[in-house]
Amino acid sequence: LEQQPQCGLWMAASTLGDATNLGMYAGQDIEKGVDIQNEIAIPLLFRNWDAPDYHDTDDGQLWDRYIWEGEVANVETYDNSDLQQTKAVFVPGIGCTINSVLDMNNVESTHGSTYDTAGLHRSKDPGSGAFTPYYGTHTVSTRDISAGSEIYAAYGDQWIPDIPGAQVTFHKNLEAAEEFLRDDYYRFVKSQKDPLPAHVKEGLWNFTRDFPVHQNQIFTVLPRNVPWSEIETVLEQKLQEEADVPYNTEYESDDEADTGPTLFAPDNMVTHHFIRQQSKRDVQWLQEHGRCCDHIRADKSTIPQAGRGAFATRDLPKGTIVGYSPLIPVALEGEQVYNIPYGSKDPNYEPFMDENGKEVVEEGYEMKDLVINYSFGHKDSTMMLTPYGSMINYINHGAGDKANVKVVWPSHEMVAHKPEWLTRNVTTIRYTLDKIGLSFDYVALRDIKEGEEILMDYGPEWEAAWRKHVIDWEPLAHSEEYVHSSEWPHDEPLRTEAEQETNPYPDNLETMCVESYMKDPRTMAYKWIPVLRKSYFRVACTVLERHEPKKEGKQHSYRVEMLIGVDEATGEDQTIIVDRVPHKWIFLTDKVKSADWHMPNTFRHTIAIPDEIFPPAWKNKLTGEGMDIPPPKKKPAATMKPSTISSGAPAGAKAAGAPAGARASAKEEL
Ligand SMILES: C[S@@+](CC[C@H](N)C(=O)[O-])C[C@H]1O[C@@H](n2cnc3c(N)ncnc32)[C@H](O)[C@@H]1O
Repeated sequence: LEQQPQCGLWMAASTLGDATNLGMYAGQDIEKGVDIQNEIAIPLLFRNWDAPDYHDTDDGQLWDRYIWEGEVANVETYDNSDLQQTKAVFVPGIGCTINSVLDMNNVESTHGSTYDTAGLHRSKDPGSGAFTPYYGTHTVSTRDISAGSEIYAAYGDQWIPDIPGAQVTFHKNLEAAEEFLRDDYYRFVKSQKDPLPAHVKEGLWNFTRDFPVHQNQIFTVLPRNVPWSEIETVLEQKLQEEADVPYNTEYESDDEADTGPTLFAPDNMVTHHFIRQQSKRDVQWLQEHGRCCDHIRADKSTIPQAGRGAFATRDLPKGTIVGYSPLIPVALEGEQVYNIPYGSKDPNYEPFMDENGKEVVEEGYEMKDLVINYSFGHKDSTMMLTPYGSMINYINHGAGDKANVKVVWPSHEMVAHKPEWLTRNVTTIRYTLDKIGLSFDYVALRDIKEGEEILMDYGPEWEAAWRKHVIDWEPLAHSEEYVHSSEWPHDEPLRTEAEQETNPYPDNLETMCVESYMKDPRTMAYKWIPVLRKSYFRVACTVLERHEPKKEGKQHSYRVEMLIGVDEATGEDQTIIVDRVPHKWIFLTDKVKSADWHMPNTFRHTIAIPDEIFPPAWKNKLTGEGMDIPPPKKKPAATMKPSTISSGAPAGAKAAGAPAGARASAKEEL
């Protein structure tokens, strides 16, 4: 399997800490301001944080480390009033791999996206809603990055969960490590009456640094593979420089005490010095140990209805590892976890009252989450694996000879691939919550020319399901009227309620106004006040009257009725009238759950893990292992092939499917 020497972006073991974590590297010099990657953002509805009993399963816990919450990538919010209520968003590109070292970051992500359906419309296209429309989440270099350097982002301390052993380098960890070096270790060494012999200092340092405190990330950012003597030299040099220019060690405000900075000047930190020094790999080392991440780029697919696709950035000889992806598992309960209840089945659902005060209950239905279309599965197993990596999520389906790549398990152990997982059963994998242990290589099946679309065979079930979908598909009623809010001309004067009687907006749009008003004590009327805060609430509102701009070239303002709440006693809407609301604070917004990917008639299907590489130990649908349902009835012995039974174990042993016992033993094994 060949790698290409000119690769500009690599994924390989991180230089931070104990190399149990992946990182991204520049393969060539990258100048400041270069757009390194352009990713999709996939909304994940199953993470409904506000409804704890949405699913009574925590299968798929590893997801928590790879998704964003809050206002990310312009994905529609769950509740239009609060922009922070965006559902979880999965941006499956290199951002999942890049480590965070605050103050030392060399890239940043735009966190935005462009709504782009690749030319498809729900009134005519069966592919509508089957791929994500949120495209164009960019990662851009913020400094010159030299070839071989590890790429770092600055996630911000508040974003990142504590991951055991992970090298997510919080500012507070760097500070704590710095303090430990200077105030504890160095002071201790220096305070000995008889100076410690060099070998004792070294031995003591090695022991201290490697002390097995895996939960403690402070120790993982201490300098590695350098003798104490070198650390001591750098430290004394820094102390000397600081003595020359006294540095303020007082926190300047309470705020800073919370967020951390300023205890040490970043450029003067010993921890920074060594991280910077050690954040480089030989390009040759990357070629041997890494996976190239820029063999493919995204563009509009050559396949009708498919959306975007992956294209070769250079000639890729047969056998090249065209792409690589770690895989996020949901081993047992994928079918429940990825099932989204809509309408009256949604636990957040509240029925409307009609004019007569009667409850109007919407019909309830369930749909599979969009991320299913980006995930791998197998007909004989509950195992679902969602890949992340550079551009591999763009690879479309081509049956048989049309496919020019296939997925294989990496041939040897890697940071995110433990071949041993292929022999574990699904119950064991479900309780392996520490780290990702499975990955795919995407290998070229023949020579691929620069510019060719990369395709893999999604399997016969996918192909059959897609054909059936296209034949059966019918557009939803009134779908020709649908206009996504991003396509609406926002500068156009807003229509008043009266005008909408004859000239209504498309059904999927509603007007929302920023809630920024006060009551005038003299007139008791509500009046608009300028929005000064960065974050704000929006409420549903109706435009009653339009005022012409005071000066030419300025925008209109409006008299609106805002829905500010519901009277608990009477259940009636509470509305107020606010005048002179500027145009820019009124939005035509997509109604919640109105985007294409919510439509009940969209296509959903996982990509098949090819039979020839599918581990027999995972075929739990044949045995019932880990499932609360009885296994299918056995076929007559004569037609049953032993190889279809999980891992060659006696069928009866696993067919019991007693989850409690099985889970306990799986945990013990860990
Ligand atoms: C892993 S995604 C591939 C990337 C996707 N095209 C995008 O724009 O984000 C899989 C989805 O792409 C679409 N797709 C892939 N191959 C296709 C094909 N041969 N024909 C039609 N749609 C296809 C389907 O919507 C499928 O569920």
